[in-house]
Order: sequence, then C-alpha cells, then structure tokens
Amino acid sequence: MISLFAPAKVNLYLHVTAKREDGYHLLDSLAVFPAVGDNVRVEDAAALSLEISGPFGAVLQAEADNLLLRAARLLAPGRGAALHLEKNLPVASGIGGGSADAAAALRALSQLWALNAELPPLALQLGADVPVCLASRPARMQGIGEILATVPRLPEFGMVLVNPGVAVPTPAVFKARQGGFTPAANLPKAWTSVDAMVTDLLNCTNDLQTAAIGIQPVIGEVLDTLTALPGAKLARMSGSGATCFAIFATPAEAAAAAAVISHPGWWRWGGGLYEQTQPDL
Ligand SMILES: C[C@@](CO)(OP(=O)(O)O)[C@H](O)COP(=O)(O)OP(=O)(O)OC[C@H]1O[C@@H](n2ccc(N)nc2=O)[C@H](O)[C@@H]1O
Ligand SMILES: Nc1ncnc2c1ncn2[C@@H]1O[C@H](COP(=O)(O)OP(=O)(O)O)[C@@H](O)[C@H]1O
Repeated sequence: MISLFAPAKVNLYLHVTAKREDGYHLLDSLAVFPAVGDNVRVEDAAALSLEISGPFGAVLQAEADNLLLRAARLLAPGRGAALHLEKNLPVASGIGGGSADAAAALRALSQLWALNAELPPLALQLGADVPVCLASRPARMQGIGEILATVPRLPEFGMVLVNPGVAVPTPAVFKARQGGFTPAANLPKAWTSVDAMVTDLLNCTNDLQTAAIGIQPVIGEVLDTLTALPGAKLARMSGSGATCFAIFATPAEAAAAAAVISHPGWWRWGGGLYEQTQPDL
C-alpha cells in the first residue's frame, strides 16, 4: 500500500500574459503549496476501483470521471488498483485539489506498478495545473502551466485560506475575463522578509479575480473578510477561485486568524507551507 499527501496549490499572483490559438491562456504565476490537502492511497487489486471519503467526498461521489481514475488509465491502461481518496479540499475551488490528486495518483501508481514512465508529460494531459502539483514545491508556472521555473527564495510566512462554498468552474472564469494581458512579473532572486515579498506581490495581480467575482460576488465578501483580519498583509484570490488567501507574518499567526472566521458554510484553514519530502522527478 502506498499513501501520499496531495497538498493544495495557491497562486500568489496569476498574470495572463497571452492567449494561444487553441483558446488556452499563457500564464505567469507563482504557485506555493500550503500544508493542507487531500490524501491518496493505492493498493494492489485485480480491477481499478475508487473509494472516496472526507468532508468534500460527497460532491465527487456522483462523478464517474474522477481525475484519479483518469490518471490511472493514462499511466497503464487496463491495470488494476484499489484507490482511496480522502477529500479534504473544496472542489472546483482554485486551489488545484483535483490536480493535486491526479499528480499524487501518478506518483503512487508508478511506484506501486514499478513503472519507469516520464510523469510530467502525462501530468499535462490531465490538466494544465497537474505538472506543478506533481512537483509540489514552490514554482513559477509559465506556458499554460507546464513550464516550471525557479522562484525567489521564500521567507517563512503564514497563510489563511477561505472558500465560501461555491464552485467556480475554471473554463467559465477564463471565458468571462475581460481586458488585455499583463506582462510577466519582475522578481528578485530572494525575498529576505515577508514584507519584501508582500511589497513585490502587491505589484502583481490575479487577472482572473474580477471575472470570478462577476460570476460569484461572494468572493468579494471573502476578500473583505480576509483583509479585515488583524495581521493580514495581503488578500487575493487563488487560481480561478473561489478560494482566497491572506498572507501573515508566521504560520502560528495565520492559524490563530483562521480560527476566528466563523461564517456558516465557509471552509477555512490557517498555517504554513508544506515541506516537500518527495524525491525530484
Ligand atoms: C487557473 C489555474 C491556475 O493555476 O488554476 P485553478 O483555478 O484550476 O486551480 C490553472 O491554470 C488551471 O489549470 P487546470 O484546472 O488544470 O486547467 P485545465 O483542466 O487544463 O483547463 C480547464 C480550462 O481552463 C482554461 N485554461 C486553463 C489553463 C490555461 N493556462 N489556460 C486556459 O485557458 C481552458 O478553457 C481549459 O479548457
Ligand atoms: N479528485 C478530484 N478532486 C476535485 N475535482 C475533481 C476530481 N476529479 C474530478 N474532478 C472534477 O474537476 C473539477 C475541478 O476542476 P477545476 O475547476 O479546474 O478545479 P480547481 O479550480 O479546484 O483546480 C470539479 O468540478 C470536478 O468535477
């Protein structure tokens, strides 16, 4: 049996730099991985099966096309395994939950089946966000998400995540986006303090935020709530929403700030970044 943690992905900024002929958008985005996520477990079995548990599991029960099963079929068509997903992250929420699960399944199954497959190209076939989730370490995403560049050295910082319980489908947000393009950000080699990082992040944007608020105005309320938290240095939406984050000086400060948010139906979390322990691909 192999068990893997599938951390959420947060886009600290997301610039849409251009649009491709096929409709996909070119991005420049800084993705980080907080220490909150789903759990994926795989075991030997004759047939391919998936069992789902966890607080957000029910949402996915009815869907035949889970990304975990798609990942398994892509990796080795026809091979069996019993998959289990503990779904702790809200679904269709801009923090890459499905992508994180697919990436964890690729890793876990290639180990279980003792395969030598090149995982990054397979990851991209499952979604633009899956390559960065396969790495599960801070990365600058470019291209449509498949080009992973190094990021400035990060200071220790804390983060609060809030999701208002509404699903926002990624294609709808890209479609609703108006306005031009934003150039790639100009970032230093290292940030030696949270404040230095926040100063640069304030010069960046999430180019999908306005469109997402147009689709789900409650995102504006989430951003106001995060901005008002004592110690919050910056509040912004992640990915295509609806999850938003706020940056704090330390993980402990973020955990304390998250604990006071008690809006019914809102999911919240506070802490620091996930420390990557998996080997490089
Ligand atoms: C916006 C981002 C930012 O990290 O995150 P999420 O909001 O999903 O977490 C990602 O680019 C999402 O990646 P992912 O969710 O894997 O997207 P995909 O399934 O490949 O694409 C869904 C749809 O989004 C649009 N899309 C996605 C990625 C991209 N670079 N350009 C696009 O235009 C396309 O309309 C595509 O059909
Ligand atoms: N394991 C999974 N976890 C989450 N979503 C999944 C999973 N498998 C399939 N999906 C589908 O993928 C969709 C999420 O896609 P997307 O909007 O890109 O998510 P996010 O913005 O959270 O990255 C969901 O609506 C759901 O139908």
